[in-house]
Amino acid sequence: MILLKDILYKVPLESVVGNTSVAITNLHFDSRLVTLNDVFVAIRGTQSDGHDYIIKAVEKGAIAVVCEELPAQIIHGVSYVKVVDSASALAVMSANYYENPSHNLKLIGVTGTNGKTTIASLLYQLFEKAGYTVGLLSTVKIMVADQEFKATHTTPDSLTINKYLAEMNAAGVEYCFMEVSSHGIHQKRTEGLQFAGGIFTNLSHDHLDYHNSFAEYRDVKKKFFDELPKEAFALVNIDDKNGPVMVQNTKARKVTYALKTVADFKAQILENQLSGLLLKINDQEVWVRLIGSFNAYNLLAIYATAELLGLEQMETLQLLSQLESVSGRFQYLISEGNITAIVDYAHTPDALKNVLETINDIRTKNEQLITVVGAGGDRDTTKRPKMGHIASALSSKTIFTSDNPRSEDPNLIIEEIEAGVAPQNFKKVVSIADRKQAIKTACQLANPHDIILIAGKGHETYQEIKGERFDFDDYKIVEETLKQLEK
Ligand SMILES: CC(=O)N[C@H]1[C@@H](OP(=O)(O)OP(=O)(O)OC[C@H]2O[C@@H](n3ccc(=O)[nH]c3=O)[C@H](O)[C@@H]2O)O[C@H](CO)[C@@H](O)[C@@H]1O[C@H](C)C(=O)N[C@@H](C)C(=O)N[C@H](CCC(=O)O)C(=O)O
Ligand SMILES: Nc1ncnc2c1ncn2[C@@H]1O[C@H](COP(=O)(O)OP(=O)(O)OP(=O)(O)O)[C@@H](O)[C@H]1O
Ligand SMILES: N[C@H](CCC[C@H](N)C(=O)O)C(=O)O
Ligand SMILES: [Mg+2]
Repeated sequence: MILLKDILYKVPLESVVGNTSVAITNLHFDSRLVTLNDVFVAIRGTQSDGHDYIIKAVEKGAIAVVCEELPAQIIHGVSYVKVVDSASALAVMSANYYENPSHNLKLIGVTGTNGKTTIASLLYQLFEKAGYTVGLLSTVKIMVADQEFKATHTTPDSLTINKYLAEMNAAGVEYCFMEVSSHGIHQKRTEGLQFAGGIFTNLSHDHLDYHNSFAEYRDVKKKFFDELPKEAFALVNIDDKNGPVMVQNTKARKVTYALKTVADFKAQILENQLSGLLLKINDQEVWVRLIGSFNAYNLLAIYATAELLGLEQMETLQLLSQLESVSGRFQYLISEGNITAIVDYAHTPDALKNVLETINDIRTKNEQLITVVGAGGDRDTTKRPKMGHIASALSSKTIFTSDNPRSEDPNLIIEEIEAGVAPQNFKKVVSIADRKQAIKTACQLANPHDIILIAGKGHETYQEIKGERFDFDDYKIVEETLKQLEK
């Protein structure tokens, strides 16, 4: 039997109306899910205010309500707990409810603008190959040892995180690698978790629709490191100018990695080809199957993490060479007719620039690079012209298309992307709103040895239009189209 007061342990309380020694069943922050004897936590969101649903929750059987402001109408038999911050309270209560599962495994959080999914997924792969039982919370999927679950967020809400961590405890998971997004930190989804380590990848222009300024976005990321315990490690990329900022106030052990400057962990790119990278990591050479200079950073962070967690150096290097690319992250195929198609999740100006420069580093002058790209609706609009400029400047031909338009008109999104194209690149671009048609056109334009890049949706298997999700898989479509055209 779980009592309300048990799950309130360590939650700063402002006032209480009613009894906290009542037995509770489940914990919820969505009134629609409440059933008899549950606790409802009212959270102020971006669309609505959970406080407006307190009455609904009580009608559905809530025995207790946790909120920032007590409702005018107090119902007899229901306990009301006033807290300073409901989202923080939910995080601590979730950890208590599931008996602090993060204490029973080594939890590593990966944060930064790009590379979180790649690093977390590859660490999951590497530790599995090393023989451990491993967990993963990522944009692409959630893994509890070998069991796969669908991911809805990069960093799920605190209740969901703790639920999966508890399942990981039950499955004997020793290490869990999780992505920590800026939304996640800001909404306190990771509060109350005990991290054994944190990794910082890089910071660039993203999510300025949600965060008011770059400084605010940076400080949200920094907060994750501020809150790490002193037993943890804070592994940061110091080639990024914000790397040192992240660890300014951390209590954790600071460890650095870099390609360009002196650092605790250093790497050098010896060769960069479509078949892989030859790296020199701390004076040892290693071939990896991943492509692109940015992956050198990811692999170095992975190597450093493995060493910080006690894996043996030679074993780690050997396992690094076996890692396979993550779905939708520079995932590629070479067709019968020798056309290379690359599907990548790059959906920010910085990531797009990285991917295009990576391909341009590898391709020769005779090979065309044909890029298919769009931008999501209901998200940061300032990135659109930037992406338009980057794609058109760095490709031989560019086809602007629709991503997930959500509630917006795809043609208007495309117009904003086109606005960034410099006059000298006008003749290189065409816009085709139908994404399937855009991919098909790219395939028709491609000659043997050319490279097609399809950016922005990576692993996604749907296209979201006006609240509805339609089946859509960039990789499958390009694979089938090339097959058909080359028949
Ligand atoms: C903008 C944003 O982050 N929103 C998240 C937020 O929802 P919200 O603040 O809009 O919630 P709301 O709709 O205003 O509702 C407020 C409260 O009332 C409650 N409610 C609402 C209706 C009702 O009938 N009853 C009720 O109790 C809701 O459950 C909620 O607790 O809290 C919800 C519960 O945790 C999240 O699911 C939701 O994620 C939305 C779906 C989302 O799209 N988030 C994206 C932007 C996101 O989080 N992305 C990052 C990754 C970004 C990246 O790095 O690329 C991620 O970690 O996934
Ligand atoms: N270390 C890196 N530096 C710059 N760009 C990178 C790096 N790693 C990956 N990328 C690029 O950014 C894209 C997104 O990578 P990944 O999915 O690993 O990042 P993420 O941080 O999880 O992103 P999201 O917040 O969208 O989930 C990749 O498809 C790749 O093009
Ligand atoms: N986690 C990111 C993913 C963006 C992917 C892109 N395909 C889009 O839909 O905008 C977001 O929700 O902002
Ligand atoms: Mg991710």
